[in-house]
Amino acid sequence: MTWDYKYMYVLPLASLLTVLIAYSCIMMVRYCWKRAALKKKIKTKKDECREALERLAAGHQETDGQSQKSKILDLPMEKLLEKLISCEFNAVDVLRAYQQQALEVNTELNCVVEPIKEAEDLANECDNMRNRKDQHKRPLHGLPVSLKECYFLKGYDCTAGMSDYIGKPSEEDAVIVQVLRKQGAIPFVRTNIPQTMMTYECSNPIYGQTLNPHDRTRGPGGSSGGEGCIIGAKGSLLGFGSDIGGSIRIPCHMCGVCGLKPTYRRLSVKGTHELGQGQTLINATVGPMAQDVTSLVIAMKALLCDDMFDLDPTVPPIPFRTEIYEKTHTLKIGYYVFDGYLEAVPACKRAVMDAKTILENQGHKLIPFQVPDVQNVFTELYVRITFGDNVQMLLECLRNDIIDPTISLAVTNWSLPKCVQWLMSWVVSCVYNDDFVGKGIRSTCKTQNVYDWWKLAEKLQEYKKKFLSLWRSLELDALICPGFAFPAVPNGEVFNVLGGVTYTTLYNLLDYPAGTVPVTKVTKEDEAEMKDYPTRTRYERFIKKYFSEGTVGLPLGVQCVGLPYQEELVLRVMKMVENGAPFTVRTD
Ligand SMILES: CCCCCCCCCCCCCCCCCC(=O)NCCO
Repeated sequence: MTWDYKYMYVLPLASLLTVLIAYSCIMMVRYCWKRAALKKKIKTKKDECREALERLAAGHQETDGQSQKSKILDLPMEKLLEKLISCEFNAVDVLRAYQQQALEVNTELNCVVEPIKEAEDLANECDNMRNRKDQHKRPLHGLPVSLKECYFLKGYDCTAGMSDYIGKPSEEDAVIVQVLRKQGAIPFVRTNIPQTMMTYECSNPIYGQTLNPHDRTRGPGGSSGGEGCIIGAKGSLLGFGSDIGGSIRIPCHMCGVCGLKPTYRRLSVKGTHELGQGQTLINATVGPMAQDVTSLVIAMKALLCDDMFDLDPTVPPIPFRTEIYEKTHTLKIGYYVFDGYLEAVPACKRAVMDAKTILENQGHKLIPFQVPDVQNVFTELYVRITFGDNVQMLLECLRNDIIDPTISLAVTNWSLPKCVQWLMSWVVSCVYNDDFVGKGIRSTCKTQNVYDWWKLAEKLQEYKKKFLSLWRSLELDALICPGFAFPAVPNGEVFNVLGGVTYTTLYNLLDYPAGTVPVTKVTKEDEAEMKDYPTRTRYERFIKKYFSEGTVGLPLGVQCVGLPYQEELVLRVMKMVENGAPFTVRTD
């Protein structure tokens, strides 16, 4: 009798357990199988790109022996273009010189994801045009340009570092690419990005990690990190990045190159990979990156043409206004070295003060400027808007992906139930002794309805109004400020110092054009001053740790900012800063 009872309970329990175990095993096998398939997909993509690079390198060994290589590589872009247009140089020779140089720097720095195979044909076409002298009409005739991987290129995958996009080649070139080609440029390599492009550590599971050309233990910044790196290492003269939080300006600052984030739509954004294009309050822009300001001006002049306005009628038909760029009247320029949230390191503050002196020496009037309410604006507006879908879209794209270690903490956090995230955010606020990340997490997990979203849009408008009336009350023409809060960050450590982005995100939120120009490099004296850097919060402690030693010689830029659609004025200020601070790119 007793035995029967036991039997009655044990048997169903054992069956349930067996079913559970079998189910878990099936799930486990399914997971492992999916994971293996994913790894294979990534490996196949990686191998394809590596083989394309190897083929290019092999081709160069066969056709080596071009004597002009160093002559070509030593020329600044403006001079090289003169020689291309006057037929003193062949486009094919110039292309080969830059392909070789890009391959060479890529071996050490991993900035190129793949070569663009059509480049050779385009270069030949350029050279065949000679008799017709058509090249005079094409301001970028024969110039090799590099492109961040997020630009659509017909026949090429555009992944933004996410495996979900492997094997889905673009059907059409981005408008920028089409215009570049019409103007004679030759897109020749595609460059690396961080997974999702929403961080400034340039690493992803497909193409790996890009290193800083000035110090391989540090990163190039991001998300246009491959561009910053290849231009900083002199493997490209002109490249194109994108920026919704600093992705053009951060790598420029960290790699010692120049870059311009224009006002949204001054250049066409049609045909670039962006997560969450339905979010239209703060928009990603595209812009040029180069070794000097003159190259940025040449690029902007070439792009702001009828072809661009025809291909994308949402771009206001405003050609480059040379008269604004070339004006010589005295300017009133605001400056700040601290945005009110996170102290910039002494080297970055000095870079601004150096730029201030340079501009004053040219007769301009510099006055102090105080940014209103930056921390609140970042957490309550920037994060709440750019991650306003509760990070759903980003997580969807990453659902079946291998997550890069550089973003895994954030992705893990965002994958937790909202209530757990909310609780975590308070713990984080205490641990950080700083509400930045805590508030940031709360902003990303707050569900918003249409009413909330309209309120948010209203708050953004109010802040824009407040900022503009401050600008107007001071009668400013432009503003200069730190390129970033610190120089290049040790590899793998960006999340520990994420707070630096308030220096760049502000101008995406305001939609003001902002460019970064290299001014100086970290000195021993700057580093010694780090002893007084505060250590109140977790970010500050990490900043003190990463930038108190091993930073001497790292490049430092400043941002030059103007009112919307004043790109020409921003470039003028950048050029004046550059003139007073000739910065030579160091690649050793
Ligand atoms: C442990 C979880 C922490 C979550 C905190 C939430 C804070 C959000 C941080 C937002 C950081 C924004 C970085 C922006 C980097 C540049 C992005 C960019 O410009 N991309 C270009 C796209 O075209």
